[in-house]
Amino acid sequence: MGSGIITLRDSYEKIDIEHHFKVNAGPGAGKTTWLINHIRNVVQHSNRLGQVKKVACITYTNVAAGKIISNLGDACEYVEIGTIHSFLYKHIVKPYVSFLNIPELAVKEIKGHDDYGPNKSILYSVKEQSKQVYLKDKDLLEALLDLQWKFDSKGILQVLPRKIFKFKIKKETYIIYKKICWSMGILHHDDVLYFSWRLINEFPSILDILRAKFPYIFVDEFQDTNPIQAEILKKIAEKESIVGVIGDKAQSIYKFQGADVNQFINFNLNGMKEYKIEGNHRSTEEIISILNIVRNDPTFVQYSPENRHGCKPRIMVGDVMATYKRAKQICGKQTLWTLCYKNVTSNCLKNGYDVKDENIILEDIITNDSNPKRAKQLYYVISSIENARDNKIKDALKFMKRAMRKEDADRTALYQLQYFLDNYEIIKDKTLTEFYNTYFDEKVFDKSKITKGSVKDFYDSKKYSDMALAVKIDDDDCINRTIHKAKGDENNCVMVIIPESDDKTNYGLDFILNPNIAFEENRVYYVALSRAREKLFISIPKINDEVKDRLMKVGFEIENCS
Ligand SMILES: Nc1ncnc2c1ncn2[C@@H]1O[C@H](COP(=O)(O)OP(=O)(O)OP(=O)(O)O)[C@@H](O)[C@H]1O
Repeated sequence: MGSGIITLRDSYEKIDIEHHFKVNAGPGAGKTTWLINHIRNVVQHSNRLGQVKKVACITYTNVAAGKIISNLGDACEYVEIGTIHSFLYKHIVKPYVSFLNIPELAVKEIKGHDDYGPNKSILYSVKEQSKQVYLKDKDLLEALLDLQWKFDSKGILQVLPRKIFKFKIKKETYIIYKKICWSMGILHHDDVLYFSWRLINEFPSILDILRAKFPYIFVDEFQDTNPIQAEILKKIAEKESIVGVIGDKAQSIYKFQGADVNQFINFNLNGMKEYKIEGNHRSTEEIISILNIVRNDPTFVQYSPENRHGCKPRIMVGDVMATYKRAKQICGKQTLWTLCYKNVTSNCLKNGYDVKDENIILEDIITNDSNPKRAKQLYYVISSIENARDNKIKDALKFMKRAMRKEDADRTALYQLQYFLDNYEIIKDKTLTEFYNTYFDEKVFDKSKITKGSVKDFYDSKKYSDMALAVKIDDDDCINRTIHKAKGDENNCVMVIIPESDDKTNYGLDFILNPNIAFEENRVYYVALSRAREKLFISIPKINDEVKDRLMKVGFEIENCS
């Protein structure tokens, strides 16, 4: 690495295209803009690109990939853009996974990678094969949904849950579960990293082919990379290919999914140059001043290079719907985004419901129904309907076909989906028992009616609309999103929703009143606040006079909306 960090004047400054690089800058500094300009520069000046030799641009989400594509113009022809998982799956796992000769892996059955949750019959097989029939389904499911591949102290990948649980599960359970999934052709997203790592280590010529195809590999939002991804990139960068990474350590918010900010901080390659960009082109001075407070780093203070000014950020006190209504009124014709921590809250806002039980999860269906087929039918049909309502038709059809257990029945799936959507206003108020027994067509679904017992009690106690709130939408780009899904994006008007807190010293606003960016929760709110260009609102249920005073002193206006 060079001796020091070079400051780039702005996102238009060009750098030598034939060295590895790391760019570090705060929110709105123009990192993604700089990356787009850099790709254009590479496409224009490199003599190493052609029909089959491209720039690989790795983004964190498909939404981010779409935005870069739309900004690249003609340069797109020489660029392949996608998430790290889609890239590794396409170029390493799909073509070569059979080389590994894993007897349990049904290579021909693999149809991509997914975040499949185990059904009841898989849970049963795992318990039986690991000789732990006494395990509670709920506990086992929780552990299996939390699995991640990690390097052990010898550098070997092991699959283990991220969290430590109160209940005990034998270590070998997890690989047993993986092998059961693999035998059905099921690959989880994380398996893509595991197989890629094994393949490039056991068959290094795969790396040569990859380098020949991609002379340049750039990764945006690298602060949320995980150790396996970072190690794979280091291997690729050993020769021929130029690797560049871009990020901001204060915007690392995916630790719960195994991301490790130290991968970015300590990332180093032979001959790598390090750059930074100062300033924030996105937000007004009033918003940037709040961001500087939350970041609380005297060595890192942002400003608006254009000296843009606007209204003061506003704390809106009251219940979520009341604050949302009032903020929308203030924004007039401008669209207001809401950003919140929990998926259920953002779904409540999308549907115009009062924010309720935030701990509801769709997997409750799997653990409460003794009939795994019926549980999956309900799970997938609800997912399908809610994805369709969010205009994610491809995913909606995928889930409907899974519910029907017919992967090639597109027309029937579409017909079913249409039927559910046409009846949505009625369905949404039904209990899950009524929904399943009355609205599932038995000619399409191999159906076993819900009749009695604890299963019926459970389904009777849940309305369709309760469960719909727990559906997670991939690539969510709507106006009511979780903060995690808004990463990298921006909007003129943003309202950040803070859940009720009993702490009367800060009411959940500790990230402003006692700022410490070392805490992940504070970084999540930092990302949320920094999405706003002009108008920033924070919705909070309650507040006292002392906290009000402190907030006004740091630059907020306060409005009571109840
Ligand atoms: N040099 C510039 N002059 C004016 N506007 C710019 C410049 N660079 C970027 N912008 C604008 O500033 C906004 C933020 O840019 P960009 O999304 O590239 O920042 P970023 O550093 O990737 O942000 P974040 O990390 O917060 O997602 C965008 O609206 C972009 O068009």
